[in-house]
Amino acid sequence: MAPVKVTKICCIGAGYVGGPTCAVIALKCPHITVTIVDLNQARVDAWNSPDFKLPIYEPGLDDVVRQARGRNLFFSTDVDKGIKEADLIFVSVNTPTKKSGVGAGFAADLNYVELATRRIAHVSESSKIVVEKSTVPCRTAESMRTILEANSKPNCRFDILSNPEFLAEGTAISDLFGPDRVLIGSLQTPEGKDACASLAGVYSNWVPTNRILSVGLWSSELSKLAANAMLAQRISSVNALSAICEATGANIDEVAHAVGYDSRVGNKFLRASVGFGGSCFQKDILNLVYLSESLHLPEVAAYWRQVVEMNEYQKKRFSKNVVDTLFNTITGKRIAVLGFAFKADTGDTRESAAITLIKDFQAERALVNIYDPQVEHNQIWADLTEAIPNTPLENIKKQVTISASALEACKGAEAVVIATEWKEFRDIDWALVYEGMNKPAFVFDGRLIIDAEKLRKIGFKVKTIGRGERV
Ligand SMILES: NC(=O)C1=CN([C@@H]2O[C@H](COP(=O)(O)OP(=O)(O)OC[C@H]3O[C@@H](n4cnc5c(N)ncnc54)[C@H](O)[C@@H]3O)[C@@H](O)[C@H]2O)C=CC1
Ligand SMILES: O=C(O)[C@H]1O[C@H](OP(=O)(O)OP(=O)(O)OC[C@H]2O[C@@H](n3ccc(=O)[nH]c3=O)[C@H](O)[C@@H]2O)[C@H](O)[C@@H](O)[C@@H]1O
Repeated sequence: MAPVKVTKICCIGAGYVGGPTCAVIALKCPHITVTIVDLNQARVDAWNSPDFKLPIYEPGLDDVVRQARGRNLFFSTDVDKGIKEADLIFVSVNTPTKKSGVGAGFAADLNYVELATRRIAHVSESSKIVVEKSTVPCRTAESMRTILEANSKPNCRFDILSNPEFLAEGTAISDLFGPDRVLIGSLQTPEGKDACASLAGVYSNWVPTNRILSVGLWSSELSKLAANAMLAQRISSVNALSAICEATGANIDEVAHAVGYDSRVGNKFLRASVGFGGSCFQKDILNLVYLSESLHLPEVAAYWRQVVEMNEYQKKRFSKNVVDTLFNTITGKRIAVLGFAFKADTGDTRESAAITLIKDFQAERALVNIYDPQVEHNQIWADLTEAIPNTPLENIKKQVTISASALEACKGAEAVVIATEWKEFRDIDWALVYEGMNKPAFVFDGRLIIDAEKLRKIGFKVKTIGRGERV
């Protein structure tokens, strides 16, 4: 048997990964028809919207969709048709942390993966390559194979591949155009290797072949969890050091620069912050913790759990610092929170540090003005309602407002908290902000983006994460 030449791809899940990933495949492979399917009608409608108001904000994405949509890129809610017609199917559905049952709070909820897999088995009338794109625990591909083989029609065979995604939000398109690597895991059988070659054939339309890595299935699945755990571990390490800097007068930027200059360490991902957020770091580490515990490796589990605990500590430390600095009480005081997304250049708020900070400020009975250039207001209210339990939205709204600009958010405030590193926060007219604030006017920079000296000259009292200077 020779590798199948892929001509029709279906992607199940039109989210942050499925959408951009398969839009780029369509752009780079005009000879392949790519259909992205999702059960969420509103999401599919947004992908199909005539004015390209796409459901996710990602720099460069609308340009890709404009070029390929209607040519060889399609979005649909007809999941069955998409599956039936494809010779290769990406499963790119969500795998959130389980909220209840065995492993609640740690294990990945594989319900969506299983439902999608069962649907593939149920409707397929020909053989398919099924690609696990979602981030999943080690050996999930085996469960998928068992489900597919137990439910398939006699003339269908399924080859399962693992092809985890490494894109970061905000840079998804450039990450997909020039990935550090594309990882493909397969069974090391002749059929498994053929399936791997078929998928490698798709990527090789634009990715140099030396960046396409073929490994075993389980190594591929574990590598994805490992990559995220090690990236998050770097942030927790630098954040742990930021606490020492604040206590000693050292400067975390200087420390990170000096340490990162060592080529063995490298200078990326050493930026101290108010804490990492995003849909995956915490989820994937907790998944690794659960896996380690299931494998009776408690010391390994404790090691990785500490990365998440340090992140929680960093967020709490930051909000406590705000309360302590504002003379030990923020009750009735107005605090402007600049940024609500979990990082710049995305409208995604999942696990954003801003949510924890606002929850803490709300608990201290402060008044909070939020401004974010991308996040939809409805999303902010939904996140706060979920984060602040047993409090109806109308009560939250008595303490929290959303502003149309950074300047407006800061008006009448005692303190400004920078929670997301949006570039525009660097360029605000800080003198004007100062005029509109109550005095003394404080700025807490949780993202190391402002020029503290310049602001001090204006009159602000400034506290920066990882810097031990007095305000
Ligand atoms: N968000 C990110 O930057 C990255 C995410 N990942 C992983 O990729 C996976 C997907 O993540 P996101 O795209 O962020 O999730 P998402 O929640 O944005 O999108 C998942 C989509 O799948 C759809 N879906 C669920 N079950 C379905 C079914 N049976 N049939 C059709 N559609 C179905 C949902 O309606 C949703 O629109 C997760 O496993 C995540 O860990 C990996 C790398 C980066
Ligand atoms: O599996 C995933 O979902 C993805 O998770 C991360 O991507 P993402 O969460 O989109 O964004 P990152 O740039 O990694 O940032 C994550 C969080 O860490 C924070 N961060 C990042 C870098 C840094 O030096 N300091 C720091 O605090 C960011 O502000 C953000 O809150 C990984 O970078 C991707 O490789 C991976 O594919």
